[in-house]
Amino acid sequence: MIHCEGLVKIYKTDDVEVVALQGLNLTVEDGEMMAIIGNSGSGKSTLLNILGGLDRPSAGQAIVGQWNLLKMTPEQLIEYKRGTVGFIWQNNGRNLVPYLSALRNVELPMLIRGKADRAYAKQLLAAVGLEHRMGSRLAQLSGGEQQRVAIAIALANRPSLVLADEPTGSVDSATGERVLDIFCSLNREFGVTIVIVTHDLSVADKVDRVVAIRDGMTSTEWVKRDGETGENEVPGAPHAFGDRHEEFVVLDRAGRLQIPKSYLDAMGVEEKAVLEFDGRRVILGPPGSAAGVDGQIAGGRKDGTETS
Ligand SMILES: Nc1ncnc2c1ncn2[C@@H]1O[C@H](COP(=O)(O)OP(=O)(O)OP(=O)(O)O)[C@@H](O)[C@H]1O
Repeated sequence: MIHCEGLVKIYKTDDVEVVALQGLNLTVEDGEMMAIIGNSGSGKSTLLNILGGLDRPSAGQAIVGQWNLLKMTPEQLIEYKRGTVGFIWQNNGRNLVPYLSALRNVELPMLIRGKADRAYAKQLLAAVGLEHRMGSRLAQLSGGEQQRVAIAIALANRPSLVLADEPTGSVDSATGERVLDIFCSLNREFGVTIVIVTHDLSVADKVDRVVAIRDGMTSTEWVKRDGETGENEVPGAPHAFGDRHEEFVVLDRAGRLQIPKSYLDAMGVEEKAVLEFDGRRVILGPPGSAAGVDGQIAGGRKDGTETS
């Protein structure tokens, strides 16, 4: 569904250039439900805005379904935004018209594209648990209910991809849980590919895969494994997503990878490191820690204890 390679986005404001995406690679399969996490400023929203056709990349490759996002004409971009992709923001006010009913709000994007399908609009509102509030004006609905209307709106034109930027950010945790459950069932029932950008780590348990972005590049990913109980967890390893995900570091085409800062700090590695290959694993350590021919580490033993 999504294939990004070497994606670059540079924002230019006055004399300052900000490189928000620095050669990002990401592939998302058809029908996958995945989450993107990362610190503030890491480039998550930039990526989502590019995938949603709201912003143009500076360089690289970004393909969504049949569309090449770097080569689309303005007319194709409009068609893409109306038909292929649905967008949900944290601030759902951007998606909604306050003086129209929930039902009318869902019908609006259909009308813009041609014709309203009332039966489908009702089906969507029922799917998000709002069958009893279809006639209510948006101003009469709670924040969580408005967020659910926003989800129905995003699906109005039967998009194959839904992008959600912090969809649980402005609602309480019970509503957030409900919103995520709705995503899960839409993903299962309608086969929609769903990409969620979030700070909310509880999202991880609901999705197939979590990808972390650091400094505008994908760094680590966690893939859900079925039937795991956590017995295989490595003691001391970070396990932000509990025991149900296997953690991978992401390599780009040139073999570059980002090592989690916590590992570097724990090893005392700053600008340079030694790298060894023992025939099965690559071992990284601080300068001076390389193993000799007999397996001894200079200045220390292989088990990490100091030699005298
Ligand atoms: N329109 C813009 N003009 C200039 N710089 C921008 C613009 N939008 C984003 N940036 C910069 O690009 C970088 C990535 O921003 P982005 O909003 O994608 O991060 P984010 O991971 O979504 O952060 P947050 O979690 O805080 O929303 C940041 O350094 C940000 O300041």
